[in-house]
Amino acid sequence: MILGQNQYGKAENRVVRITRDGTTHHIKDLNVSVALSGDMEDVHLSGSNAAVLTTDTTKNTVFAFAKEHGIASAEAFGIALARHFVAGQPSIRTARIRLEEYAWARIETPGPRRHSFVRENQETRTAQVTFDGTDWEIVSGLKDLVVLNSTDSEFTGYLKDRYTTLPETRDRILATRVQACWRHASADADWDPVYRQAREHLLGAFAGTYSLSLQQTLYRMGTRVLENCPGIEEIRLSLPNQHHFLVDLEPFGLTNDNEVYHAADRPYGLIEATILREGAEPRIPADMTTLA
Ligand SMILES: O=c1[nH]c(=O)c2[nH]c(=O)[nH]c2[nH]1
Repeated sequence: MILGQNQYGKAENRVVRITRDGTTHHIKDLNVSVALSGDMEDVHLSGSNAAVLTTDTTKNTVFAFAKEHGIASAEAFGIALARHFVAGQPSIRTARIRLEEYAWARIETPGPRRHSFVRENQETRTAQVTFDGTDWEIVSGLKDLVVLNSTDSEFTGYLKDRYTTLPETRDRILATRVQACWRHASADADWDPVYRQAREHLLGAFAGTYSLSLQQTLYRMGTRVLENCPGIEEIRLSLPNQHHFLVDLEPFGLTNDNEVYHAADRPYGLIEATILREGAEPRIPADMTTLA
């Protein structure tokens, strides 16, 4: 038998690089897949690993390069990595780096602090209209509104039991994919302006809240919408906590001052709650994914 085309590497390294320029932060968010090929007959045929640069090393290299070289663009980052793998190991003849870059737009907030972002072109607007011949129920909303604060988020003081390992943090990334449904008091409203206002207040409260937990941020987001949109009676929010773990770069002799993160996609904390006006009847179901 003959060994045909083969390649190996670590796929889908989700690297987030924050660059802090005073109170203005910049973000680069990539999904990087490394595929190496070269003198790999032995590892397949005899089991010798002597020519193998481990997939684990390729992953570490992605995160270390994010720190050392920064991420100017997907192409520049891919070029630096490919050159490193091919130049660094005689057994590696070809490196193919595939990159996806996720675009973030800045959420502009009053004041000098600029560390809030919204993922571009993600969200979907939703609506559910119910009429039983007498009564109307109009629930508007959105889903997949992805937002991120690169600072002004901490999480401390929580319960600890024998299974708790989470370290307390006074500075973390807070990121979530907002799903929101809001119920209107009447079937007669200016739907588009109200949608725009609700969305703007969700973003404004997310960006403007110094967060002690995602639960607290959620409550502020819902409250801000009710305070500013008098025609809305009730709002329900479902916020997956999209964890960003600080990468340990110490083994490579590098510091990580909240600059390089691994964006983990699962499992995720799921924080959900309804905020209502006093006297309003709770009608949006807890499992509102059925609505959106
Ligand atoms: O904002 C948070 N709320 C939690 O309930 C929680 N739990 C956890 O592990 N991390 C976080 N973060």
